[in-house]
Amino acid sequence: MWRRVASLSSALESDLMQAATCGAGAWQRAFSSTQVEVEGFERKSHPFVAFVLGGPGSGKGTQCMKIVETFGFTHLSAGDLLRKEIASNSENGSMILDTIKEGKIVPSEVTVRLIQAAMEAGRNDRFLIDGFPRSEENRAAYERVIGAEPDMVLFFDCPENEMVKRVLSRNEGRVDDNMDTVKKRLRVFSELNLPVIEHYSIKGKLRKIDGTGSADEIFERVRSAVFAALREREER
Ligand SMILES: Nc1ncnc2c1ncn2[C@@H]1O[C@H](COP(=O)(O)OP(=O)(O)OP(=O)(O)O)[C@@H](O)[C@H]1O
Ligand SMILES: O=c1ccn([C@@H]2O[C@H](COP(=O)(O)O)[C@@H](O)[C@H]2O)c(=O)[nH]1
Ligand SMILES: [Mg+2]
Repeated sequence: MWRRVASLSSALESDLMQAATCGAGAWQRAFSSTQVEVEGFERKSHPFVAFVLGGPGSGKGTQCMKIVETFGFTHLSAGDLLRKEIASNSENGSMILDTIKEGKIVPSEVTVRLIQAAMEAGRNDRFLIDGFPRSEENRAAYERVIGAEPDMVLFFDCPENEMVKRVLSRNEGRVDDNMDTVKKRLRVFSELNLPVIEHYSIKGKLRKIDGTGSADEIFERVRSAVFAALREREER
């Protein structure tokens, strides 16, 4: 089993405090003093970041939970962060709600700010960023603000009919889990998210996973891909 880092040095604690107040790029510096050996992988000073992409209902959230259990990542779902903003009645709440109902993409500055804050608060050096970046503009904004590219990009490749079936039977009360919005989300995925996936494929960072079969079968594919990426990072 993977062991989570249970305590942080006081130096790191103070760096995290600084990260919380300094903004862009500060979270990277917060990890500069930690190197912890866990299950044969030395934890490097720079956080390991994996983007998790795929169409609506392709299984991103389901697989992220399994990755967390096995590899000790912190899971940040961009959609969940946005839904929390709506629930907390933030100033952007009604704009975010309208955007999600339409299956469109929330402005990058809003989403990147939420992701950055969650990473700074995350106290981990392995992050899964689920459902982001949604567009080339999102990607550029993240890389500009955070100052780094992801270490790997997992892409769940799943046929549209299977994704639609899963979304419509999810039953979690999401405002966008209806046929009308799902069609729009699928169109936005093809037009705006596939170019991001193509970008990371060209950069050699993409791990394309067959998203069909049972969740456990899919996880066997995911486990190998994540293990290989962590090992590659270790060797760098
Ligand atoms: N391999 C699978 N086979 C059948 N159902 C699955 C599988 N994986 C996930 N599901 C179910 O399909 C639904 C969608 O899965 P999940 O929420 O993980 O997808 P997602 O990619 O995060 O979707 P979204 O982009 O809409 O958030 C959930 O109800 C989940 O339990
Ligand atoms: O980076 C993001 C992530 C999500 N959205 C909006 O939220 C919904 C739901 O996202 P899920 O990943 O399916 O939970 C998505 O359709 C977008 O409207 C976003 O704008 N930017
Ligand atoms: Mg999800």
